[in-house]
Amino acid sequence: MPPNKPYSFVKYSSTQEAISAHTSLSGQELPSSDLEQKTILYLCFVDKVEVQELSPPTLPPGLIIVEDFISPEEELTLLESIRWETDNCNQKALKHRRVKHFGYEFRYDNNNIDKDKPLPGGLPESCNAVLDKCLQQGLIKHRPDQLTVNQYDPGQGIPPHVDTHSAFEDEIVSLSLGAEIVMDFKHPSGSSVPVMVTQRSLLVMGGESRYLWTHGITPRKFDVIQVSEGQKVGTVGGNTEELTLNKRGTRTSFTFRKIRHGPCKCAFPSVCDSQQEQKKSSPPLVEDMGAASLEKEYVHKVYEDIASHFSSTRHTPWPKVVDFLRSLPMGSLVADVGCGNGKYLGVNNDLYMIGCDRSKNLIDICGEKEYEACVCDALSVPFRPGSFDACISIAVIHHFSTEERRLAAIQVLTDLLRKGGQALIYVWAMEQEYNKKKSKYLKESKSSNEQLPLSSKADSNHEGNSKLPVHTNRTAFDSQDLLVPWHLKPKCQSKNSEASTGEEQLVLSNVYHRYYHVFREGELEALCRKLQDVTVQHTYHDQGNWCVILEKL
Ligand SMILES: O=C(O)CCC(=O)C(=O)O
Ligand SMILES: [Fe+2]
Repeated sequence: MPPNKPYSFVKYSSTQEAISAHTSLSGQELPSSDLEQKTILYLCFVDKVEVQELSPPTLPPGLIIVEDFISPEEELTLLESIRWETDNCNQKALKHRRVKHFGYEFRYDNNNIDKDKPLPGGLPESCNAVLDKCLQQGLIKHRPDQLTVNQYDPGQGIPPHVDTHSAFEDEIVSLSLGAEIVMDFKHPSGSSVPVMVTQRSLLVMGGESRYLWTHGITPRKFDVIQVSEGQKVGTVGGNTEELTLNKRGTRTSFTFRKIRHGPCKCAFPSVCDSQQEQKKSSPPLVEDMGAASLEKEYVHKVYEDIASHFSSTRHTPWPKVVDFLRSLPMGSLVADVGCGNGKYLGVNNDLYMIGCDRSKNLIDICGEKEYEACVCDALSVPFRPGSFDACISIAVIHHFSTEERRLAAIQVLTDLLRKGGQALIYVWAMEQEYNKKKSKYLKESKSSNEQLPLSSKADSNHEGNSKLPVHTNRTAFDSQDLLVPWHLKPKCQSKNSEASTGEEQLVLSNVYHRYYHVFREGELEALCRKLQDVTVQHTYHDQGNWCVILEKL
């Protein structure tokens, strides 16, 4: 019986025997009433079974299991101290188990606790001896002040999760009472370790096993376990022929935790809510609220208003971006952060591509083309970190108006990558003439939308009170931070744009200004080198853009 598979292999001594077993058994209902449901057996022939050699059992680092931590009498006392029926204070029936909280209530809506709202009564006195013993034996450093009692009937479980870093200190203790169960620990890389938690055992999750690995209990009525020298263990390795089914009973666990008061400083920032939060509100990003409002006015609003016209000018994918997307293996999962009208989302049908963009009107255009795309800010992308084979960011980062924000955007992009995954980034270059060749942008002075009537060229070279120079389209840049005009064809004005409603339209100009930070040679690469977890594989200049390919370490 292979681990985590719903089938097993049976070996017959001859082909003839196998055929007669198939004839008499396949399609028959199993007689065993133990399974509590009608179960039909299906057989099929295989010549050979590839037995996978399983590595010897290794627990996730930082996980400690102490068997028989308490006596059967102590177990009974603890079970009796939880009066499920007579006192339903701080008690909840969840979809797959029932829970009761002491010390502080754990809220499942935000996966956190209200630190300033302790529950009256604290932890039950019956727990004191257990906690004293944990401290005495050096299993934990802090005395827990929060207890969640979970009760699982057969068929119930708890989804895989990491206990919120910002809510609780290191070392989470779970005492198992009643029936044994298999708890699954999973590493973000996908490896999984099923751990048998026996009756009256104590599980201490610390370090990596607490912060990085998820733990959970699959809702089912039987666990596949291994019997080794008469002892039941989780299916953590060894000989597959010793695996068998173990019927579940009711299990009650006491999970003790210590509320955390400062921020979490664990060694796993990419999965730490505390450190993500800090990153979001760290001084440069708070101080530069000016930057955020500049981008709102001169990037987000503009794209929203020019979306339809902009999209009509953006139909030809850039060849080198296409080359990158075509070079990826079939089935790669790719994110296009700042996908605009989705012009790259369909260039390689062998990829799974997901786009996102700040502009809802542009995302609606992606939707019309039936691409997978959602609205979000490139500083806060709602995709699972570490899960993408590749990411692209084409003409996006140059719209962020401070170096911190440009770096943060690249960090968010590369956070999406799995180890070995690649990111391609394009930003507009200050150098529009490179290797003595003018970029298309300079050469095509009569094409596309960006030809300017001379009138708007001047504008005294300043727009509003932003003090940014207004660029003259199709000319060389003379400043790194500037506003680039966009001339909106009137019929393309977006329906929800303020400029198209009522009388206002008469007074508003159809010239929009987009903020850009154009990059100097080496600047993009230097920015990328500030990141710890990526290497720069390749840097190049392509048609007036600086480009890098990064690899996630
Ligand atoms: O039942 C258990 O042992 C684990 C409970 C748990 O993980 C939790 O409540 O966060
Ligand atoms: Fe947990």
